[in-house]
This record gives sequence, C-alpha cells and structure tokens, in this order.
Amino acid sequence: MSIQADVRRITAPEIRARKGGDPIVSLTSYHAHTAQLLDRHVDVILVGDSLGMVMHGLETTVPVTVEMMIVHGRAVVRGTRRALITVDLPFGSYEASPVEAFHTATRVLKETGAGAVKLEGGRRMAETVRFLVDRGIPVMGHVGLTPQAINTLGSFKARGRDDAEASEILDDARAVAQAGAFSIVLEAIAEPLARRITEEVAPPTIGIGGSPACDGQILVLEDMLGLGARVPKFVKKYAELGPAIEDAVARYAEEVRARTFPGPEHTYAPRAPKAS
Ligand SMILES: Nc1nc(=O)c2c([nH]1)NC[C@@H]1CN(c3ccc(C(=O)N[C@@H](CCC(=O)O)C(=O)O)cc3)CN21
Ligand SMILES: CC(C)C(=O)C(=O)O
Ligand SMILES: [Mg+2]
Repeated sequence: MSIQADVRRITAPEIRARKGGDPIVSLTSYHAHTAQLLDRHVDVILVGDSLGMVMHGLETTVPVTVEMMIVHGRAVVRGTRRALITVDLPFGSYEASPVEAFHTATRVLKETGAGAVKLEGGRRMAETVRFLVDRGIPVMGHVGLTPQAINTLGSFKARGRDDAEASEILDDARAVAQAGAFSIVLEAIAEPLARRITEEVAPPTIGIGGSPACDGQILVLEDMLGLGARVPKFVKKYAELGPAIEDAVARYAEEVRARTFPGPEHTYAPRAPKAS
C-alpha cells in the first residue's frame, strides 16, 4: 500500500486530453490560503503575472520579475495537492531566445514545484514553445490580448474584432498549437474567432473574455470575488468580498476604539498556582 495520500496532481497531458470534453475549470491564485480553497474545485490554477497588478499595485504586468513569480508560485504549490499549477513567465524573461526561455522555465519549475509554464505570444513564440516542449516543459500558450505587450498595443481592449486582426490571431493560435502547447488561453477576443480557433486547433482553448465557445474558462480570482476596484467586461462577480471585508474592518475599528474588543473570552487569565 502506498504511504502517499490518495490524491494525485492533474497533469498537462490530462488537460490536453480534455479537448472537446468536460470544460476545463481554471482560476488564478497567488498564495497558499486561496490556492487551498480552490484545489478541490478547479483543474488548473494559474499563478498569473496579473499578481503584479492585483497583489503589488502595479499599473501593468510589465515590471513583474521571475523572483516574484517564484515566491508566489511556491506558495500556491504548497497550498495544493490536486490542481495542475501553471506559472506565467514574466515579461523580459523568455522572449529573446528559446535558450533564455528554457533557462527561465526550468528555474521556475525547479524552484516552485509547478507542473507547467505559460507564455504570451503566437507565431513569434512558436519556435520557443517547441523548444521547451521537446525538452520536457509543458507550455500553455496565450494569444489574443497579450497584456505584456501593453506598450506596443496601447490599451487593454478586446482583439480580433475585424477580419484582418482575427486572421492574425487565428494564425497565432495555429502556430502555438502546432508547436505543442498543451492548452491555449484566448484572452479578450470576439466570439466567432474563439469558436473558429477552438474548432481548428488540437489543444483545448481556455477563455478569459473568450466566449463560451472555448474548451474551458479562467478568471482572475480577486476579480470574480469582487475584490478588484475595476474589472474588465468579461468578469462575472460571484461574490462582493470588497464591501464584506471593509464592513468587518470598520466594526473591528469601532470596537477597539470603544474598548469592547477584546472581550473576556479573548483574554488570558493568570495560571492557577501549582499545588505542592
Ligand atoms: N485583475 C486583473 N484581471 C485581469 O483579467 C487581468 C489583470 N488583472 N492583469 C493582467 C491582464 C490585464 N487584463 C485586462 C485589464 C484590463 C482590461 C480592461 O479594462 N478592459 C476594458 C476595456 C479597456 C479599453 O477599452 O481600453 C473592458 O471593458 O473590458 C481588460 C483586460 C486581463 N488581465
Ligand atoms: C488572466 C490570465 C490568463 C493571466 O495571464 C494572468 O492572470 O496573468
Ligand atoms: Mg498573465
């Protein structure tokens, strides 16, 4: 009998095999506690570079470093046993060459224990995706709106809404699929395009603002929990935790100021003297 707990991590090949089957459920997480809450309910947890904006107050994902991804990635792996953990490679850590990407990806997998990496870009990154996959690194692709390119794109608006741009994104998705990605994130693209890509490519597509046509869905956890101040159009809020947290903090502040917290039940009494 095995001394291992009877849970086993979902693998990248298992996600790959879900094409056209049960929808793939994914959310982001950046720390152990939320990751543990997600673990029984989602197939893939993405440690997204959105952590720079959500956790660190940055305006874009451009300044996010490999060290930040490793610190949060490690915490998420520790908090989970079942979900496939995928870590974003941050801007500037992989684009220059397949060799650079290999060094960054191996460092991320070794230092976090994650099972896969994600990188942004279509045709221009296809050679790199192939290079990594051939060397044992499962890669999730990401096309459509690629936030790391914000400075050349100019804004976080939806992509592929005219024929010319749609055809570029279709070619991007084909290239990443052909290169061996085990799944592809389609971010903020029009529905007919998402449907066409999903029908054409072999790996499952995972949408974020990518329509119901995708093989799975992902959202940023804090956005769907109602913690984010402003959220993109594609977000559905499943809770309003922002106001709930503010209410709790306000009541705590009031009780501290009124000296009604801590109560006797939160206060230590001296130990009874030892009988001798
Ligand atoms: N919290 C959070 N959620 C995300 O989904 C997310 C991040 N951060 N950071 C990384 C990228 C950036 N993303 C974003 C960010 C903003 C919009 C947004 O505000 N879109 C507007 C239109 C903006 C415009 O037209 O200029 C929208 O209404 O959807 C979309 C995607 C998606 N990712
Ligand atoms: C939004 C998802 C797909 C992502 O790349 C991130 O969270 O960084
Ligand atoms: Mg990202």
